[in-house]
Amino acid sequence: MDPKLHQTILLSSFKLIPFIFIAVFLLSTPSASQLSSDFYLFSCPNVERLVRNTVESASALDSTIPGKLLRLLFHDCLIEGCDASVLIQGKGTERSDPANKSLGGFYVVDSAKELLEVLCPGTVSCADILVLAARDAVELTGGPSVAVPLGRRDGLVSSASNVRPNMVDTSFSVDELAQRFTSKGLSMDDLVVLSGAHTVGSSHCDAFSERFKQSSNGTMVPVDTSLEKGYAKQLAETCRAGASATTMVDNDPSTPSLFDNQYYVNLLANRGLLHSDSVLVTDARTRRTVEAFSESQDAFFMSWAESFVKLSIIDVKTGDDGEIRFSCSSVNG
Ligand code: HEM
Ligand SMILES: [Ca+2]
Repeated sequence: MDPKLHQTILLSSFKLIPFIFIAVFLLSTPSASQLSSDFYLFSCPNVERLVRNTVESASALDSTIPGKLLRLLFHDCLIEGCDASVLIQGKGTERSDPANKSLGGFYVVDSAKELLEVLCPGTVSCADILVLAARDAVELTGGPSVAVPLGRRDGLVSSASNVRPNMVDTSFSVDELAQRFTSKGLSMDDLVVLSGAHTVGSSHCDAFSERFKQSSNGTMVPVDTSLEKGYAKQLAETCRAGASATTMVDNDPSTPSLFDNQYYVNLLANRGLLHSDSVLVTDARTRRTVEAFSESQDAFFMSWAESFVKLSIIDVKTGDDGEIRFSCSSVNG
C-alpha cells in the first residue's frame, strides 16, 4: 500500500477513537434508560390497576401497610439496586440482617405477584411490583401520584453482608447520610425530600433509644436535649423502662397516617423522632429545604415525585440481566 495512503487511513482511524469511546459509554450507561412507562402495555396492560387493588385492600384491612411498603422499597433500592433482593427469604439473605428485621408488608407484594402470575405469567418483575406498591401507598395516604417507569428485572443475589455497608443508620450525621445517598446517585436535597417518608408509619422504641437514658428512679430522661420537652416526655412515657420491645411510636405525632408536609413542620419544632431526622434541621445545608417544605406542601409533593423516581431507578437491572421471578420470596430454581 502507498505509505501516504496508509498514514492517512491510520490517522483517520485515530480520529475515530473518541467516537468509539462515546459509543461504548452510551451503550454501557445505566440501564435505567431502558425502563419505560408503557413497558407492560401489551404483555400485561392491567398491571398497575391490579397492584393498586391489592395494596388498597391490604391497607383497608391493616393501616400499617402503606408505611411498610414504602420502607420496603427504600431498603430494597439501597442494596443491589431496586431488584427485589430484599424480598428473598432464607439464611444469610438481606432480610436476615438486623437492619431489616422490622421490615414488613412482604405478603402484599407476594399476593400481587400470585395474582399477576395467573393473569400475566412470567411477565412482571417483583422489583416493578414493589415500586408500584410503594408508589400507590403514598397516593393512598394522601400523597402525590407519581408516574414511574417500569421494566426492572429481579436480582439473583441477596446477601446479608451487603446490607451494613450500604444501609443508613439513625446515628449518622448529615455528611454520613449524604455520602450514602450520593453513592446511590441521590443528592442532599433528595435526602431531605425522601426522609419526608417519615410523615407516615411508625418506629420501635429501640430506633431512638439512644436519645434517652434511664434515671436512678427508673424513668427515661432525654440525653438529647434538642428534643422539644413535651414531645420528649411523651416518648419517654410510651417507651418507659420495661415497655414491650414491640411498642411502636408514630413517626409523625400530628398526622400519623397522612402523607403530608407535617414531617417538616415537626422537625422545625424539634419534634423529629429519629436522630437522623433531627440532624436535618441542625445542618444549614439541609435546613433551608426543610423550611421550604414546611411552608409549602406543593413544593414537597413536586420534589417528592422527582426524588421518588430517582430512588426507584437506582442500579436497576434490565434487558437480559437478572430474571423475572416466579415467586417474589425466592430466585427461580
Ligand atoms: C435517611 C435515613 C433514614 C434512616 C436512618 C431511617 C431509619 C428508619 C428507622 C430506624 C425506622 C423505624 C423502623 C422500626 O423501628 O420499625 C424507619 C421507619 C420508616 N422509614 Fe426510614 N429511614 C431513613 C430514610 C427513609 C427513606 C428515604 C424512606 C422512604 C423513601 C423511609 C421510609 C420509612 C417508613 C415509611 C418508615 C415507617 C415504617 C413502618 O411504619 O413500618 N425512611 N426509618
Ligand atoms: Ca435490592
